[in-house]
Amino acid sequence: MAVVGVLALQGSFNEHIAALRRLGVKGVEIRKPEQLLTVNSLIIPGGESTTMAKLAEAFNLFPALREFVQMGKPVWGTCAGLIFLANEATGQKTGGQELVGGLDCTVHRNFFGSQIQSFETELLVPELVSKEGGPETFRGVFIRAPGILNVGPDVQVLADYPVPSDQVLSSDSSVEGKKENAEEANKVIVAVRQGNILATAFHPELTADTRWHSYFLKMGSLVEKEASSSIVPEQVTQVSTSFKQPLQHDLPIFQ
Ligand SMILES: NC(=O)CC[C@H](N)C(=O)O
Repeated sequence: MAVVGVLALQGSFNEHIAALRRLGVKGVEIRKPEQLLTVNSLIIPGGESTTMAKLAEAFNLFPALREFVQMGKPVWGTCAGLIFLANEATGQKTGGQELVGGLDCTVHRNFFGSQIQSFETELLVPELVSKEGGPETFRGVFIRAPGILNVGPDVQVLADYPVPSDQVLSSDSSVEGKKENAEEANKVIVAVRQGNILATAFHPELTADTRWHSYFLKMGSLVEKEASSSIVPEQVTQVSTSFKQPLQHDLPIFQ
């Protein structure tokens, strides 16, 4: 049976393990650096990135996590996991927090606001549908979600989201003028891929749709193929995103 590591310090690791199980894959809980040696791919779940970072520091996990990413092994960060993987994060708590890094982007930690501003929406993700088939849209569950403000040239944008102006944290000056990579000023990037790294601002593990997990499972062989080929990397995918008025949503899963 295939095995995937799931960082199990805090947050939605059980939900990822359940989604993997539905695909016939075993999710292994990772809490210690040496456990990373037993897996070839890793999911960093959603939760609360500051708390998760403190725990990762206490368990001395950061050097091993960085090495894992740098070795080119497939890593997928959802929500807080995306924040972990970003090279730069804004909107952090006083004193900042340690990041694993590797993903060439700047992420705003609480771009979509607080728990009460959590919402669900239908996202168009052409890359996912072309590889996995199924319905045209994917249900995006955004819980105190981060947003990706800009990305480097090697980052493939998989999905973005048109943000109503009153939903943006307009009082946060770090957001202003930093959305130049989104197609329009009122869009924020919510899913990306850079080689072995996949990152989503939302929570596929809280839906019954396993296409993101299936996509991630296939990434290992794709990464190897891309690295050994001389073909120019894929251009940034043009994405359009359906807009639906966000639902006020309050999932109790995160504190
Ligand atoms: N659902 C989530 O993972 C929320 C992440 C949260 N914004 C943080 O800073 O950690």
